Amino acid sequence: MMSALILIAVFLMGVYKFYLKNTITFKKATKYGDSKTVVLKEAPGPTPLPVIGSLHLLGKCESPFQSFTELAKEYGDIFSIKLGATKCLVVNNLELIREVLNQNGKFFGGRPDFLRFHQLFAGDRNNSLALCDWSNLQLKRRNLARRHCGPKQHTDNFSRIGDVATFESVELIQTLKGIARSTDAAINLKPILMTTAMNMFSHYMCNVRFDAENDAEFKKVVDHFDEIFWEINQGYAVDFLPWLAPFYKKHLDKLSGWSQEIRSFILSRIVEQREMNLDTEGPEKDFLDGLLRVLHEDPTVDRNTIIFMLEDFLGGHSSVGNLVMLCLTAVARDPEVGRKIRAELDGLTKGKRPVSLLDRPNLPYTEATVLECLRYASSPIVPHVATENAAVAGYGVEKGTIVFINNYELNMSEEYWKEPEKFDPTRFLEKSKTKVRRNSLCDSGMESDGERPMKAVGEKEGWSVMKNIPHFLPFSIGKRTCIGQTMVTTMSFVMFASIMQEFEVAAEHAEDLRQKPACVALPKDTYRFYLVPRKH
Ligand code: HEM
Repeated sequence: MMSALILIAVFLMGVYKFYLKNTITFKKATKYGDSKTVVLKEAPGPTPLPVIGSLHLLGKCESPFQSFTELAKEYGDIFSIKLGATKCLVVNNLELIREVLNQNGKFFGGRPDFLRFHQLFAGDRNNSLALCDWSNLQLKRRNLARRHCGPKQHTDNFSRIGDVATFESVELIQTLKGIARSTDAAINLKPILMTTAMNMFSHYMCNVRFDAENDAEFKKVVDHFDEIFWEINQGYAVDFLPWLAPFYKKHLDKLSGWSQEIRSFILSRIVEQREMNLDTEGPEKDFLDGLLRVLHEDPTVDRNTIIFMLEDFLGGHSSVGNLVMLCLTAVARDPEVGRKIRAELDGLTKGKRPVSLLDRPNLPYTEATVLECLRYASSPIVPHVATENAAVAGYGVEKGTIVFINNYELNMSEEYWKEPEKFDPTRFLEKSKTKVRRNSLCDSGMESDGERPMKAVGEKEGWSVMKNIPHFLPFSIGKRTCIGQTMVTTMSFVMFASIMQEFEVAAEHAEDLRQKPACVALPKDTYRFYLVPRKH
């Protein structure tokens, strides 16, 4: 009898332990200001294998995000998955994404502890704005960066972005015309776009620009940035199986070598030059001025913070160069897209002046093409990490869990878009009525295309770009949202429109133009384009 009771007790303890294994306990604030203890089950998901967890399931599709979409069909829009020994949670619909990033943002402000992330920032990923955990320092850095790197429309900084973007695009067009005159062969365009983008960033943020043709050190650093941008957009088994690190040693050493070279370039060619004649009294000239003044005035900010911030923000240029490559890819893939953009541009500028940021409201199809490229590429959102035990959709999430936001699903689901697989900029356009002056030369290309007749003198029914599409979140939402989105959308627009204004673009080999899903990056060495100067 006694032994039977013992057996039952052991069995019940086992059941209780098993129950607890998949539950999360945490304190939840009540409306009365105190807190109560809540025990919640974890979201369901695939059963992990020993050592690798469910890593093998991510290899079933070309991109892990496509695999997440497939797994969601089996386990639901929120599911748990173990990758190596790390608990992860995947959220796949807009409501859940909002719950994680907006309502519960304060519990999910961390970033994963991947070795690669440390390697890129001198051994500590907390040196990086994008890869650090949330902290007061991060809040300070974000606020410091926002004024210059995320200016609102109609501010001086916004119009300076426009001026710099046009200046650098005019330089780019001169270079490309020179190349087009000297050869009929396809052009290796990517490095040229990358140096232009870097000059846009360094010119705007630091009032420095470099000789893209003859400055070998500059070109090398731009290449390193591009390699790193590609790298950061990839996933590796070692991220979840850190014991594989010895096999990746060469690769990890290469990453830290590239970033060290970048930092010494920033220090010697940008920061030290400015420090020699820093003016702390007059108006703040640019982002670099703002950073150096904080360094001067705030004893809690150190010099390294400034260098790392510059590395982060100047590094943003790689996303602009890659995005413009993707826009040109879209045009080379579908000549009709190019024809509409050129009609819009010619209708507005008559081929008589360079396109500028101020033209953007009158070039809705061109702007929509950039947005459609962002949707189509579906750049992944940097994973978040739970910084304490929390709950999402009634499931418990343990502190340390990596949360993947599947915005590939948002961008590619038929629930949100008509024919999501089709590249179609018009999905971002809506009809609008705008006042026009009599005899105005300003006209939308869509109309000059002969597709939209004018309604009445003084009032034009045209097209404008839709604002605030709730399920279109290329820059994420919540407290860790992208700080560089104004710079990306403005500078890519001007660079892309300028090339389209002056050249017909075609692929060297159309079959090379395939993009990797859920990736806004192209490899450093990639396909070439034919650029044929247009006759105005
Ligand atoms: C195609 C271009 C770009 C895309 C699609 C993009 C998208 C994103 C996304 C999805 C995040 C993560 C937000 C989150 O974790 O919830 C992010 C973070 C960030 N982005 Fe961008 N970004 C782009 C370009 C840039 C540029 C040009 C800069 C700088 C000038 C920049 C600076 C940052 C920073 C600093 C963060 C980290 C913010 C934080 O964690 O607090 N981004 N970006």
